[in-house]
Amino acid sequence: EKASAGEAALPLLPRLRALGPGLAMSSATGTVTVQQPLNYRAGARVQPTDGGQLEEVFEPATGRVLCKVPCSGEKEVDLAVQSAKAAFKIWSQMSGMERCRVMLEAARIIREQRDEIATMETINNGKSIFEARVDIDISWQCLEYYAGLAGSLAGEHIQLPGGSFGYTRREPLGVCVGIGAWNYPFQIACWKSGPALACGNAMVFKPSPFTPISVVRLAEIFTEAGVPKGLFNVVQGGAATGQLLCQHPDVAKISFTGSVPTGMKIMEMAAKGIKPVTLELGGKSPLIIFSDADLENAVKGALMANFLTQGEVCCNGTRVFVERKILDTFTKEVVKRTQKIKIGDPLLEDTRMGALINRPHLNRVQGFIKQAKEQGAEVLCGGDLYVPDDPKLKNGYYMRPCVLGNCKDDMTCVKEEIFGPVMAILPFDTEEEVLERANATKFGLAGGVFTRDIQKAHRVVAALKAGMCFINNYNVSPVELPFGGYKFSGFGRENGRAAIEYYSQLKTVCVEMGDVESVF
Ligand SMILES: NC(=O)c1ccc[n+]([C@@H]2O[C@H](COP(=O)([O-])OP(=O)(O)OC[C@H]3O[C@@H](n4cnc5c(N)ncnc54)[C@H](O)[C@@H]3O)[C@@H](O)[C@H]2O)c1
Ligand SMILES: C[N+](C)(C)CCCC=O
Repeated sequence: EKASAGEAALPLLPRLRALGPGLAMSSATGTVTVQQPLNYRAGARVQPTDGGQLEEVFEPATGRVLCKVPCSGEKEVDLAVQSAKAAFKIWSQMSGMERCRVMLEAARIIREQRDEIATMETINNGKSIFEARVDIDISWQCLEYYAGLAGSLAGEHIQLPGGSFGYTRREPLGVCVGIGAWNYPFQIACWKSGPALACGNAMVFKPSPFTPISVVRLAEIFTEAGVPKGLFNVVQGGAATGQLLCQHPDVAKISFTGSVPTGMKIMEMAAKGIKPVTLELGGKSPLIIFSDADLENAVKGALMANFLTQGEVCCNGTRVFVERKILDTFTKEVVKRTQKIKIGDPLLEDTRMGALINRPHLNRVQGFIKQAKEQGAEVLCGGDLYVPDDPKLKNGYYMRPCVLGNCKDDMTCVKEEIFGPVMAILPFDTEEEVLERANATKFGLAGGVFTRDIQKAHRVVAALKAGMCFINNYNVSPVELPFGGYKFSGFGRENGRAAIEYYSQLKTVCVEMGDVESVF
């Protein structure tokens, strides 16, 4: 049963049903149970045929176990790939406009069920419901954008001598594998499936074992919208399942979002099968604040660059370079605003920072802060564990967002990706000096600059060795703009027209209109 777009304010019961059979829930933290299978194949939720080790899935806000998910083995991975192969035969033969209509319907359903999907995401990831709703908006916008492109994908016609001619066809690759990280589970799946499906491919997606829940809903939505059964499949599991997917001979492409070490392994596996890869990896991005910047915007930008999703964001501008003239004023204001961030139950409307993904990760972030202090950095605020008053949250993974002063470029907290709410402030004196220091990293995902000087802004971003640059803002995400890294942050692009290149291949056809002039 499909609700129309005008039924946004559905009564409670149908809205809960819209969550699908996988979740029986109320809207409160600490009450969710996940009962149904989280694998999805041939248009239905399934238990994996050879599900091995069980992965515990946590609710970061409370530390409760939401469910235990079996990791898919070789047989299940093969069944998912075969299911995608069968659907590919149908989908790849449909016209771009036909694909467009189905994808628009999927985007419409996501939009209609935005709050429910965002609730799932918050429960499984720990980010605030406020942010999760934005993630879901970006997700349906992504499908809408690629639906729009699907109808206009085309090749070229090239005139040759004597009336002969050539043309190119933009063809899909086949079965694409998507492997996701845990920080943006639903959005990552949309960023990969949007361009993949628009180009006529099928997909098998493996989310992070920490966040397996919401992507199954995406699979159901694609089916409801009318994709051939098996076009979008979900297998659950960790590294072993991911390896089986990457090594499967019928997989034509791998799109990976995750850490640099895993990205290297993926590339090695892809090399053995000559498979194209997209790697969306980590970062340690610079944000440069010049003294002529609008201070209010620069402070807001620095917070946006560091504290979304508890700081667990690949493109975060965690090295905040501040021109020495405004160091004190800027730092004071940043600290003041950081201390005001409302931490707590992520499902409450006024919460702006929820819980980190799990206990080991929280400990790791705490370890970075301890080491920063040992190396001489000064904790200007936060960095300690946060225990909410609400007793049901006492085992959740909370910490106070942290601003570090007195940082030096060679400190671990300035060199390594922490992937938590930790901002390092670094003073600078000249443009030349700050560019040198900003680029002195193995990463190259993002970078930003705040200044009122338009020439300086463009000069600085042109010199930054990073794939995604922001001028006078940070971490906004219009789906029309390509996103991806330089250097160790990976290659390939998601979003924008550019992503089409990574999910399609060109076939050239040369047509002779005269006789064959043979050499023999
Ligand atoms: N550039 C981007 O767009 C982007 C976006 C989000 C996260 N990230 C990065 O992701 C990292 C955090 O995510 P994570 O901890 O989930 O990363 P991770 O590399 O540990 O895991 C990512 C995914 O890879 C799978 N995996 C692990 N080992 C594998 C193997 N050997 N073969 C195949 N698959 C394997 C995991 O199960 C998971 O699904 C950070 O470094 C962050 O910067 C990058
Ligand atoms: C939507 N953001 C905030 C730009 C994050 C993109 C994905 C990186 O982790």
